[in-house]
Amino acid sequence: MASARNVTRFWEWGRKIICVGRNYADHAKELKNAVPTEPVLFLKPPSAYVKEGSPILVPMYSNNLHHEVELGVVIGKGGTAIPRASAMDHVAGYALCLDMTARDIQEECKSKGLPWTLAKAFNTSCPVSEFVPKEKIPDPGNVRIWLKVNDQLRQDGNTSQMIFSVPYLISYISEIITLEEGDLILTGTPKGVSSVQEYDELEAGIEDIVSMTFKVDRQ
Ligand SMILES: CC(=O)CC(=O)C(=O)O
Ligand SMILES: [Mg+2]
Repeated sequence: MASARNVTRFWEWGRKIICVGRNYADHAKELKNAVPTEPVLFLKPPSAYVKEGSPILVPMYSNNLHHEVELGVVIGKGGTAIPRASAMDHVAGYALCLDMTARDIQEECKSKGLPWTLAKAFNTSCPVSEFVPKEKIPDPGNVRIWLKVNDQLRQDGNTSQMIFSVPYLISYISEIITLEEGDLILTGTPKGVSSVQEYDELEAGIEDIVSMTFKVDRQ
């Protein structure tokens, strides 16, 4: 039976958000992490979504919230063990995403060997743009993604720098986690991550295809 829901409002579906870490060598190096040979995966819950018009909240337990601008891939057709050759058939479109990260807490978790949940999965940790139809990005492996804080350019990368391509990621992830219509994959961030404070304004874009603006507030 056809779904009555509209995937262009995927953030309302309660589906999972699968994030890829260290997918840009320049970002892995700026945080003194090894460049991975296999994708690094973690999850955010659907309660992490926030849309323009609502603020990004600094968790009360963090003093170092970082922005990470990322290309998001919206799944249009689910599947398990999707072959790389047909992976793009499962894409409905894209979204510009921020993987907001409590860096101080992430460092603490890393040093104690604990999972990154507190650092990555808090409420408002996944600001997203409007849905971008697939046709608007013919090659997700070659688009500029950028982010400004208070009008100053902090991140300016291109998805051609990704270590693992979108088809590779869809295939790899779906071997482990079944992908469902409405799921979102965050594909990792380029270099330039930095701290944001209460009252800051973040503006980000995928080339001139889509842009979004968010204010930062304290919880
Ligand atoms: C070190 C990280 O937080 C990894 C990550 O999320 C990324 O985009 O890279
Ligand atoms: Mg990230």
